[in-house]
Amino acid sequence: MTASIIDGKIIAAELRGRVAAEVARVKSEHGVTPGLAVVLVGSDPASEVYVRSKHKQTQEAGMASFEHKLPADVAQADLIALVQKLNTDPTVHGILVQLPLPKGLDTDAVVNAIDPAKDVDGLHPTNAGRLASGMPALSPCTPLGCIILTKSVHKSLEGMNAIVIGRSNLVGRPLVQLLLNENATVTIAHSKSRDLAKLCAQADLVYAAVGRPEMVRGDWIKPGATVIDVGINRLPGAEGKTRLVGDVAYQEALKTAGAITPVPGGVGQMTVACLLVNTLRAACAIHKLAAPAV
Ligand SMILES: NC(=O)C1=CN([C@@H]2O[C@H](COP(=O)(O)OP(=O)(O)OC[C@H]3O[C@@H](n4cnc5c(N)ncnc54)[C@H](OP(=O)(O)O)[C@@H]3O)[C@@H](O)[C@H]2O)C=CC1
Ligand SMILES: Nc1nc(=O)c2c([nH]1)NC[C@@H]1CN(c3ccc(C(=O)N[C@@H](CCC(=O)O)C(=O)O)cc3)C=[N+]21
Ligand SMILES: [Mg+2]
Repeated sequence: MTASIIDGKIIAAELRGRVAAEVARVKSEHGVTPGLAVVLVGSDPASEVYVRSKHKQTQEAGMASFEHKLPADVAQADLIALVQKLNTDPTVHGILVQLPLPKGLDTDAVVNAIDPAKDVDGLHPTNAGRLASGMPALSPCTPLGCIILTKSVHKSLEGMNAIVIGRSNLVGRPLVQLLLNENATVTIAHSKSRDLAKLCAQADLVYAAVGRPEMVRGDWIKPGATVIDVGINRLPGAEGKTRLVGDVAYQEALKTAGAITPVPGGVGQMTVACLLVNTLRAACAIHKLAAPAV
């Protein structure tokens, strides 16, 4: 058996097309141009991949894109002052501060400074709490993308056994909440979990969000399971280049899984597309417009 490959490039392009159509409508009917501000402090390779494609795709969707690059040694107070300025800037509807922040900066304080209405990463405790309470919320982009990719294989996730490996605020925890909202049965694994292989073997849906290259092996996967690989790991490749690998041993898992996302070309594509969705939703909510049809 060979798994079918879930094509994040195609699914993300289709979603971006729908966002672009709604952006055009909101512009012409209401004179509102959704705007996204990204704040990048210092340099982190994972973040730079993200920022590049994000800038291009925001503009292609007809939205405004603002980039703010700050040195790694920026003062905490100056970073918070920038966030506060973006909070009151009427052309900005979404604010994303790239994580991780360099050492010495207080991530919680910075995230808490973001206006929850503009928190397109869904990281502010107001949004995280609303999501965990089953209330409408801006939800983190990567987990939203994981759900869309899963639903490209399974119309309903009701009653399915899911395992989420990783419990970060950005990926694992919110993904658990979204899966619960879909009525899946969810196991949450992390660095202290025992016998991951055995836990995985129960799962119809496997989500790997660990940050360890190829940690999830093919023989952990229940035959026919759907595997969503969130991991983005840069390894040295041929001719001094780097290559991206996921948290799943892809070639092995292809043999047992029913469907699997590649890296690159899987979840990462959806993260950027869902960021556009969240920015459009935030812009509509801020301007008291009806929720967009995406
Ligand atoms: N495709 C995309 O769009 C995105 C990809 N990523 C990628 O996803 C991965 C995870 O990101 P993120 O959630 O931010 O990472 P974090 O480092 O914040 O969290 C990693 C999680 O994995 C757990 N973990 C670490 N080692 C093990 C282990 N040996 N066994 C089981 N669990 C383990 C940790 O457990 P504990 O809590 O106990 O420490 C932690 O909960 C990374 O590769 C990142 O680059 C991230 C965001 C977006
Ligand atoms: N506040 C915050 N929110 C985030 O969502 C966030 C963050 N900080 N910090 C870094 C991580 C990482 N991340 C990625 C998103 C898309 C790709 C992506 O587009 N990946 C392409 C790969 C592109 C290539 O080939 O280099 C793909 O998988 O196809 C990668 C990584 C978001 N993150
Ligand atoms: Mg990917």
